Parts: sequence; C-alpha cells; structure tokens
Amino acid sequence: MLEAVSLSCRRGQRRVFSDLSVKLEAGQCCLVSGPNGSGKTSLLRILANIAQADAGQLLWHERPVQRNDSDYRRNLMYGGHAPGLNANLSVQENLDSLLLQDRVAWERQDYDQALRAGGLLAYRRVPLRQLSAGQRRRVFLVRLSLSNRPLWILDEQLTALDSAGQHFLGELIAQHLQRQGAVILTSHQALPWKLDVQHLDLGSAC
Ligand SMILES: Nc1ncnc2c1ncn2[C@@H]1O[C@H](COP(=O)(O)OP(=O)(O)OP(=O)(O)O)[C@@H](O)[C@H]1O
Repeated sequence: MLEAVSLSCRRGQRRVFSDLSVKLEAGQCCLVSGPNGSGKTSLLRILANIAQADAGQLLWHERPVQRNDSDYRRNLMYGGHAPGLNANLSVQENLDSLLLQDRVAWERQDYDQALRAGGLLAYRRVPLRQLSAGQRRRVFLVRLSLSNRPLWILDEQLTALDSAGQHFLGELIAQHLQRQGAVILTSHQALPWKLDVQHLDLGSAC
C-alpha cells in the first residue's frame, strides 16, 4: 500500500534521519517511537505529503508520490499535534465543514452515532473554544471515524485523551485495520490496546 524508500530528512543544519525505509500493507499498523526530537513528526509529515524528504521516495500502491500530490492526499487522513479546528464554530459546524472538505457523504444516523461514540452528542452546538483539549481531540476522532480514507497517519493522538477517549481511538483503529485500512502512528506512551503492530524506532535524537 504505502512504501517509503530510503528517506532522509534535514531540519536546518541537523540531519534528523537518513536511509529510512518503511512499508505498510493493507490491514497493518506501525508504531513510530523515539525520544523528543528524533524525527517522528518530521517523518509523518513527509508520509502525509505535507513536507518533502531531502532524499528518498514515497510510493502509493507502487506509484511514486509527487510533491503536493492531491490524488495521494485524498487517500489519507492526517492527525497532527493541533486538531486544526475553528474555535468560533460549534462542534457540528466544524465537523460539517471538515467532512465537506474530506468529501464524505455521511448519513445522519452514522453522524449522530459517531458523535455519541465520541462522547460529543451533548456538545454538538457548543463552540470549540468552550471545549477541553481532550474534547477537541475527540472532534478529530469523530471526523476520522466518518472518513473513508484507507491511510491514517496519526501523530500523538493519545495526548489529552482520557481512558474512554483512548478506548474510542483504539476501537476506531481496530475497525479500520479490519476493513483493510492502514495506520501509522506515534505515541510517547505504550499503546493501551491489544493490537498487532510493527515497530519503527527512530532511536536517539542526533
Ligand atoms: N521548524 C523547524 N526548524 C528547524 N528544525 C526543526 C523544526 N522543527 C523541528 N526541528 C528539528 O527537527 C528535529 C525533529 O523534530 P520532530 O518534531 O520531527 O521530532 P519528534 O520526534 O516528533 O519530537 P517530539 O517527540 O518532541 O514530538 C528536532 O531536532 C527539531 O529540533
């Protein structure tokens, strides 16, 4: 499905990683670990086609991914450190505009069910600025649950989630893998789910 071949990344004068390869097939999950500054976010941004590697190649179903490759991007959901939501809009308004952007044709009952599963049904008309950090993260998870994209690239999405929120994310990932989606994620904590994952350790920050 996704293959990264011999990627190198420099930030400023620093070599963050080099000759890094990773392969992700349908139904597989990869956990990228490493200490602060080891390049986890840099790698995920390259895989999400938000940033460019200094060397190496990205292949999607064996097709080379180009710079700003909109065809490739339509196949993935990227969750970064900040949920990227509009603080002045309600939960529902945020979701509606994001799902439009994601080109998701949702059914009302699936939408309500996703809000319920994310613990946000009672907050649908509440502006984002009145939500906690964990609740904002859950808005992204609801969006993720309604998306129909095969590749999920999730950077530190456990941050701020309570145990119910972590359980919700674990269920979403398990269902996604069952449907032959693929997931690559980072976490500073051990994953709180029973999942078969491959590990990519970026080792010590250089
Ligand atoms: N905007 C930037 N300009 C220059 N260097 C940067 C920039 N952002 C990050 N870096 C450097 O790139 C390296 C990798 O950063 P990155 O955010 O990918 O690490 P990380 O493993 O995700 O860290 P963390 O665990 O703290 O989230 C770090 O050494 C950092 O100093």
